[in-house]
Amino acid sequence: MRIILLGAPGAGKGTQAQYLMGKFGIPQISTGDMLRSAIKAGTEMGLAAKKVMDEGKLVSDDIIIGLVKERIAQDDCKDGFLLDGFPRTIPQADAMKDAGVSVDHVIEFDVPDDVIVDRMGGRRVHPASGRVYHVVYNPPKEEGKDDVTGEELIIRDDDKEETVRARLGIYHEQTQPLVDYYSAEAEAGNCAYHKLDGTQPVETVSAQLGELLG
Ligand SMILES: Nc1ncnc2c1ncn2[C@@H]1O[C@H](COP(=O)(O)OP(=O)(O)O)[C@@H](O)[C@H]1O
Repeated sequence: MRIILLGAPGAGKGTQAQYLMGKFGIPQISTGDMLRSAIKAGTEMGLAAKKVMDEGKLVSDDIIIGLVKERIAQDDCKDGFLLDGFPRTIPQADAMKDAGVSVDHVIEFDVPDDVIVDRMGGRRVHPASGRVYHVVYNPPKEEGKDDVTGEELIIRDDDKEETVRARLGIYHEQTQPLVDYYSAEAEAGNCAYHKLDGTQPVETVSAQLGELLG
């Protein structure tokens, strides 16, 4: 079960990744979370990545591809994985194909930009686990606290409206072409492609995913 979650920042990929991990027992590979933990650890790569991410831009394909290859070689990925936030560009998708990494399902989350801007203002995250909440649409049980550990939730530096708009621009320019890329892959019989209406409530989207991936 190898799944790619495709969609704009804020479309709900991380939220549904939580559901899919539980349902299928496969790990979520979030390149954003991997980069943020490198930033926190203060590694050289992390410092370089932070500068780029704070401007709302994409980290270089080479860095990301290296990270992902290393991660999917680990033992917990042998029955499958969920790629969340990767590939982000056509060269990244090509690199994955060249490395012989096939995928079973590509799931596109379709959400208009204005809905996304509204969502990002309310997003709260638990950095250690990657769990994600929304103050209105998906609130934690206790305000400001992670449901599982009770630790503090944070607001991501790149969730400011200005940065979100920059990220959406880059999504449309560099990542949305993957919609056609993977639709063509599906037509060639290399994977299944599913498009979901990501404006529906969290539970509705989860239910549709459960049905699709059965
Ligand atoms: N179906 C939904 N309806 C309303 N809000 C949602 C929905 N899915 C996710 N959210 C909220 O929108 C924000 C972005 O979701 P997230 O899963 O972090 O997106 P992504 O991983 O695609 O960037 C979060 O605050 C999340 O709680």
